[in-house]
Amino acid sequence: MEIKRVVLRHLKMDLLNPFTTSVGTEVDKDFILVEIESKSGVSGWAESVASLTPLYHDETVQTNWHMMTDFLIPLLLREPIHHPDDLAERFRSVRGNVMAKAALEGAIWDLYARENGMSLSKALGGTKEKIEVGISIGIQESEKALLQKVEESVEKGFKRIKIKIKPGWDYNILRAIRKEFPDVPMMADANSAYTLQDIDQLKALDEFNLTMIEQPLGNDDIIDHSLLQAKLNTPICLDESIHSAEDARKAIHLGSCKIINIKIGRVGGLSEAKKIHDLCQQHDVPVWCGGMLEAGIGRAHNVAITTLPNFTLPGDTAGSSHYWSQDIISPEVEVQDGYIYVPKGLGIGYEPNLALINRFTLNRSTLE
Ligand SMILES: O=C(O)CCC(=O)c1ccccc1C(=O)O
Ligand SMILES: [Mg+2]
Repeated sequence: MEIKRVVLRHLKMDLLNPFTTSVGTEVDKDFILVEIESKSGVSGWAESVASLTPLYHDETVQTNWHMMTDFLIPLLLREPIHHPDDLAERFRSVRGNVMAKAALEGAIWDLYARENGMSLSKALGGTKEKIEVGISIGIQESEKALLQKVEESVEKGFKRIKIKIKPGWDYNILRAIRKEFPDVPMMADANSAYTLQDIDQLKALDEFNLTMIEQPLGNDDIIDHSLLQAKLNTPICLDESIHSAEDARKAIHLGSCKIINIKIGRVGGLSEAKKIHDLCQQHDVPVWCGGMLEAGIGRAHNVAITTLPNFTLPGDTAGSSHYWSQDIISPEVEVQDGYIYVPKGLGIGYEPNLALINRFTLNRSTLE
C-alpha cells in the first residue's frame, strides 16, 4: 500500500446518557477520526480511543494529535507498507502512545482489507458470523435507578451485564441486583478503585457468583493482582494493566488474572490484539473485547476483532443506539437478541457517513 494522505479529524459527539465510573463522568465524547487514503484512491478508517482527559489512560486527544502529526504519520508516509503487521516495527522508535499507534494501524488494516477485497474480520482471521454482546452499566444516582437499568438491559437480551463499582457502591448494589436477578450473568468493573487493604470487601463479593471482577487494583499493577487472585474465588480480569502481549505473558505467568479484556486502542492496535488473543488461547485464558464508548467506526473495529475464536465471553460492544442519537456509519451497529451479525462487506463493513462526520468535526488536518 502506498499512502497518499492522512486526514485527521477531531470530532465531538454528545452521549445519549452520561457515563460514570470510579474515575469520573463523561457526558460527551471528543476523539480523533483517522482516514488514510492510498494512491489507488481507497480510504481506510479508524478512531482513536484517547479522550479529552487522562482519567482512564495517560494519552489524550491532544497528545495523540501531536504524536501522530509530528512522529507517527511521517513514519507512515516514508515508504510503502506491505502488511499492517509491519507497522509495529515502523513505529518502534516511538515509545508508548499505544492509542495513537492503534488508530493509525487500524485505518491501515481497514485499507488493507478493502484493497484485498475482504472484510476486516476475514483479514484478521476471524471465524464467527455473529458475536455475543454485553452491556456496561455506569454508576447511577440511586440503587433504584441502577435496578431499572439492569432490568432494561436484561429485557433487551444482553448476554451479560457489567456493573461499575467503587468503594461504597459495591456489595450493597450487587446484592440488590442478585436478589432480583439471581441468574443473570454479571460482572463488576472497579477501574482501579481498590487497594490490597480492601481485600475483605473484595472477598465479600465472591458470594455473588460474578463471572469476573475487572481491574480492582492499580491501573499499572500486576503484582498485587496476583496476590489478590490467590485469595479470591471470583476470576480477576485485567483491563488497564495490559498494554501488550508481553504484559499479558507476565500477568498470566504471575497468576494476576484468569481473563483478559482486550481493547484495541489500549494494546497498540489490531496486530497486538491478535497476539494477545493467540497467547491467551494457548494458555486457556478467555478474552473479550472491551469498549471505550466508541462511535461507529471504532465499534466496527471491535466487532471485527471479536470474531476471533478465543473471544469466548460477551464484549462491551452494545449497539450504536445505546450511545448516540445518530452514529457516524451506515448502517449503524445493531444488536438483535444479544448478538451482532458481523457484516460481510469490504473492510469494517459499515460506510462512514461523511455528512454526519463533517457535522461533528471541530478541527481537521491533512498530511501528505
Ligand atoms: O464502551 C462501553 O460501553 C464500555 C464502557 C466502559 O466500561 C469503559 C468506558 C470508558 C473507559 C473505560 C471503560 C472500562 O471498560 O473500564
Ligand atoms: Mg474496564
